Amino acid sequence: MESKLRVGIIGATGMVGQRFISLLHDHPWYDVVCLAASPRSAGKSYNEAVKGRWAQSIEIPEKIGKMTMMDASNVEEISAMVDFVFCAVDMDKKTIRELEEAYAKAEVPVVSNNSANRWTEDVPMVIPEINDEHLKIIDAQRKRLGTKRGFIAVKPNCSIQSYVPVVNALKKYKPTKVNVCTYQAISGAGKTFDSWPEMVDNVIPYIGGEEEKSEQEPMKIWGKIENDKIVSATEPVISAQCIRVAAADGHLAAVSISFEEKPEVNEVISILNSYSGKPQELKLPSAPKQFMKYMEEDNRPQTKIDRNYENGMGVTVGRFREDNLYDYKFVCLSHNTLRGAAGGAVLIAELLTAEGYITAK
Ligand SMILES: N[C@@H](CC=O)C(=O)O
Repeated sequence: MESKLRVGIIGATGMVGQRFISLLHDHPWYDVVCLAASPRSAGKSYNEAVKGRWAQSIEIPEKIGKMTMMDASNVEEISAMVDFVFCAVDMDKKTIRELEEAYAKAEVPVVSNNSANRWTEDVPMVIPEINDEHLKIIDAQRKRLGTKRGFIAVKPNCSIQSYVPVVNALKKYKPTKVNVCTYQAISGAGKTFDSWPEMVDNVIPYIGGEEEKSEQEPMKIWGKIENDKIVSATEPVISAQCIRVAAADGHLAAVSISFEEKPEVNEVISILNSYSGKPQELKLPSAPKQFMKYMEEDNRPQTKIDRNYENGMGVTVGRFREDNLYDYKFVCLSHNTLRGAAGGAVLIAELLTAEGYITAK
């Protein structure tokens, strides 16, 4: 890339915003030129705005710490500074939908971590290794919005990022039923053990809205573009239970699955280990080299040991075995704030850049 694209982070102070900063401050294609959040932070330096709340393993990069925060609703001024934005804000859904659409209409591509636009029919919800062909819907979205450059693309919920790749890799065997229980880390709720001490030594069997997302979002990812809309798939049927557990990062899932054509276990393992998609083909900067890794040990993957596989961008799978009710059961793991949030969004932006949807102004 000749010169770096100028990027803004809308919602830079939250847990996902902080992850964006740790991933983007030395990115080969992107230069962070704007940080925005609520009016409360506007006018402060980033250092001041996140004082006592920075929860990343690196120090706040020097240049970023000194940047002056802007008000996220200042769409006109921010749009003039950037080539595109990442958006991860904590607001009600209607406000987020309006905010993202305002940036898109100001000719700024928006790559969003929020759920507000996931069900907008012409907004692609993308896992780059699975449904890169959904980016084609952007032409129809631009027509609706009346834009030349601006559009919205979103990433799905973090809870689905471990099992959807596995089920997708096995699609030729026609999966019919998937029963999943997720064991989700506290960073998914934007928390640490300091800010959520009740979670130490605890398990909470409820995460609002999570089970619906875990059952429905995969169906849009496996959907087809018809008449300028993404029409959701109807199979496999997914039943999900989502549980909050005392882990800092990493969402593990225990899955049972049935197929129309039951595969052999050794075929499954070889398919998972060799699966690759567009990010690997295009050698995108944040792409894991090996997207999925099957672990042979009985006690793997483990959240703490395996969540950083491929810099937190890969999926680890293990214990694929016969089940009494379904054909098979297995466990799988992905990092919720890397692949499941900021990292997944950065990979989408890289794909959009490589495919010519995000360009320099
Ligand atoms: N809603 C999730 C976050 C994923 O995006 C969670 O609560 O873990």
